[in-house]
Amino acid sequence: MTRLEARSLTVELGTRRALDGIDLSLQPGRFTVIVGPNGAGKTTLLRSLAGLAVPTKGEVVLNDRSLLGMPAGERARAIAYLPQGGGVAWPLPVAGVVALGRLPHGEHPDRLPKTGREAVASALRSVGLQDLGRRPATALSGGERARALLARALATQAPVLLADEPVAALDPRHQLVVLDVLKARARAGATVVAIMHDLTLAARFADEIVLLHGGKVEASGPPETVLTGERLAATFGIRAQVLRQAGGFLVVAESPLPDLRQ
Ligand SMILES: Nc1ncnc2c1ncn2[C@@H]1O[C@H](COP(=O)(O)OP(=O)(O)OP(=O)(O)O)[C@@H](O)[C@H]1O
Repeated sequence: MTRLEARSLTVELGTRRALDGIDLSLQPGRFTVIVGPNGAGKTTLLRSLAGLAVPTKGEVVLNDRSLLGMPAGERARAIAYLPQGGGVAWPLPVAGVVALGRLPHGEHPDRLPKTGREAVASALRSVGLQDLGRRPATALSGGERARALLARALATQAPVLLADEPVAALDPRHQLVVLDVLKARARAGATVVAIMHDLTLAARFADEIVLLHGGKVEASGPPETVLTGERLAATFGIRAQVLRQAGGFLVVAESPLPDLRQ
């Protein structure tokens, strides 16, 4: 069981304070979704949790060990990270791209042992790409490429999975398929964190929502306590209706509120 924590985490990028004293505890078995307006610090937070952004103050701690002090190989086995809108530069077959997720285990993509081959096949199946394994990854649609890159992260079978906008490029069916996969990973004991902009989908799938605004945690907890009309107005600058219904609730963004900075 792997617990990931941000403790008083502050990150400065150039002259900008992207994260400002974040305290967060991400639990195994839970699917946490980070939401917030553009520029709120979501990607910076996820990159910090992956050990890719260096804190100015505070730290990220994995099972009570500081992430930055951990050997890179160990960290790569513990944390799988899907970057936002990632691309594929080389015409590797899709299965070869997914096999790169086995590198942290010392498994070469061309010589995968049985466990590695099974992990790759299972990851491809779980995102619905089992029939495209031989296709060059440069010859995929945007949504297929996004699913291939998610499959690479899944194939690592790390106890922590961090995904930056994993469903942004996907059609509605594949959004549900992928969110089911992420939730199932959490239910199997992983610590799963994703960034999303679709608040209705976030509310439906997340165990916990973390609402970021201006580099700070504005609110966190179960979707129904975090996503209130008042908070959506204060953070996203929208008038929104939050409609409760069986199986979750629907967030309908009705109109932008006047931008007070203009
Ligand atoms: N390399 C950088 N140098 C300076 N400032 C940066 C850099 N990268 C990001 N920022 C700034 O840091 C803040 C947080 O950026 P971040 O990418 O974490 O936001 P985000 O919440 O993920 O946004 P989005 O929803 O648009 O993806 C923003 O104000 C952004 O302009």
